[in-house]
Amino acid sequence: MLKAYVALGANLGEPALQIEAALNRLAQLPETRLPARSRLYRSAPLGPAGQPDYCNAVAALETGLEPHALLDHLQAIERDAGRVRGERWGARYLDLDLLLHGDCRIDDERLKLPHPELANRVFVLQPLAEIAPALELPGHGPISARLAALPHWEIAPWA
Ligand SMILES: CC1(C)Nc2nc(N)[nH]c(=O)c2N=C1O
Repeated sequence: MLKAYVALGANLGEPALQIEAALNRLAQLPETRLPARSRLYRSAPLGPAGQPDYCNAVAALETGLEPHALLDHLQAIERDAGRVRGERWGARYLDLDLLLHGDCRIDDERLKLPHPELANRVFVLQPLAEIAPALELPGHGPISARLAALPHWEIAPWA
């Protein structure tokens, strides 16, 4: 089993319910356990203005699934939640991003690992730091130092 981290995001419909339902689906994936998940966070949307605040969380998985197989499952869960590939950076019912899969490095048309924006997004790093405070970000050192170095981005508990 390898450790993988998945970022969850939603800002349409009932975001918190969609995130909780997705966490339940992740915990039931084949060859997979979900030993930890963060609290839900509220943050202003990065990207086009005029869309609702996002609900974000991060889950830790222990999985025997290979990265692309895990990605297939994440995309199926997104589709079931009503994810339609609309405008780039538009509002969405559910976004599941594979952040890390062990020490795996991949760069193909479907999947980039580590996730290329992993070290740049407070709405990913804050929940990730909650469940993996000792994590070293590949190429960026300790997660706490990276969080301190990022420009301020409003983030708060969801409820
Ligand atoms: C549109 C874009 C980049 N902005 C986001 N902004 C926030 N706050 N949270 C997200 O999950 C998120 N996801 C995205 O894909």
